[in-house]
Amino acid sequence: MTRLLIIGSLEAELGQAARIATSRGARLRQADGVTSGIAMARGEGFDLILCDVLHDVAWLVSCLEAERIACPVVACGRNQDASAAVRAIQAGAKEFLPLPPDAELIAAMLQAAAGEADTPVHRDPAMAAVLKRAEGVARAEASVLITGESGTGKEVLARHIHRHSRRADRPFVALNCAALPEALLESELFGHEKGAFSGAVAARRGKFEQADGGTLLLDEIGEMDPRLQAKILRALQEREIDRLGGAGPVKVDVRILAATNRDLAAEVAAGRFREDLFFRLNVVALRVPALRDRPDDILPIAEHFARRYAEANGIPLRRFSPAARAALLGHAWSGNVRELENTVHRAVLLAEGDEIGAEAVELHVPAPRPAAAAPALAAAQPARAIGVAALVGRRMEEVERDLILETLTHCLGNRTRAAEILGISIRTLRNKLHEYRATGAPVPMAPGQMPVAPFPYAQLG
Ligand SMILES: Nc1ncnc2c1ncn2[C@@H]1O[C@H](COP(=O)(O)OP(=O)(O)OP(=O)(O)O)[C@@H](O)[C@H]1O
Repeated sequence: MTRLLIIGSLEAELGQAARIATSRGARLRQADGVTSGIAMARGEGFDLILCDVLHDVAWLVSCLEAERIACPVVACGRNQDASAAVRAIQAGAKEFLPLPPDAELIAAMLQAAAGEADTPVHRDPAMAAVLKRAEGVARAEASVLITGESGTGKEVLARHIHRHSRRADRPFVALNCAALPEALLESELFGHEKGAFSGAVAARRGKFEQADGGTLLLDEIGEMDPRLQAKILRALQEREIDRLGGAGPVKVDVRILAATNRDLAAEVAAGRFREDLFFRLNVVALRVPALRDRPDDILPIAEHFARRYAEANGIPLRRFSPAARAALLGHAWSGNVRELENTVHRAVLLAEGDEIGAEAVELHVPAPRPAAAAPALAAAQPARAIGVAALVGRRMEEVERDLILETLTHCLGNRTRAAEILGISIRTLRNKLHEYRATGAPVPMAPGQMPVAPFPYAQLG
């Protein structure tokens, strides 16, 4: 069920949008202005905020960012109001919904905000087996540890488990544990009282409380600091949490799903992950295979995204040409489904003619690693020496910045994959990107943030 907040008066066309959304199963809350909307968002989790352009969308987006409330904002306004739409998108709204509202567009937005289509797209027996196992354990209350390479669909699988669980009509809340520094992650998870630390201007419920009765996905749990690991363990064992600055424990009823692309058993062996928490999370283990290990999924998933991005951009649906199919099937997909999604997205926009041809399918072939690429080490050394010689005279931090940004571009903006290649933690990578952005350097956007269509905008996810 999608939790929707509408900011604006429900008297006119926005009321129509609200009725369509509730008839499609959304749980709706309404606020008269940005200030009251933010106050609601602090206390409850929302999957989507729909804000009338009569209100200050830019301020809304910056308040959400400042308070680290992760929720997409869709601006809406009269169809002919193109300049307001452009302003809203520039202000950080994810899309513009023209009013009067189109029922199908609202349905697509709600579905995108809720996470994905009903069942993960699949045809390969390897993926069918994983889904069968997931559905088998969904109705139990046990924690599930989902592993798999970056971009394989771990979050998609977690949502699938939630939808098949007894908690399906309660919230599904996801938190990326690698995205925030430890102190912020703690307040994000457990919430805080007003004044608990400098900057805590208002009380805020954490993800555990937001997910009460439902499911909480702790994504990239392998990155979590040991002190917080202990707190998660306590929440799992005692079924209660402590808000920062709170007077006493708060009871919570949450099923935990955890996801990681690390080998957690190895992390335990290396002393970086608590063994007791590992056992607690690993009651059921599911591994999502890499896309190259389920080749029969490639074309059905590509067709799914071709349909989705054609619809989102108002482009007629086209099939892949035989040569394009061969190219898709022959690629290694080291970035897994996320890379396939980006490739198809681009192909849909680039293709000309009746079919999506091979020339529109731009595949990123990873640069060979020096050791593997060079049979004779001696032959590789002069090339490396030339490359390094060209850097002499440049400042270390500049070279580092260029390497990081190039790697990120190569990974189509995928932070997790870039951090893996660079051999740094995702937190370090995010901090660096923050610094670069502050100096005005162009930082490639993360997948899913890419603006693709000119107004009218209709793409989420
Ligand atoms: N079987 C599938 N059918 C349709 N879309 C999929 C499928 N698997 C993954 N996707 C899409 O691919 C993208 C990546 O999936 P997801 O975020 O679940 O991967 P992940 O393994 O959790 O990635 P990360 O390790 O980076 O957190 C998302 O846009 C998701 O909707």
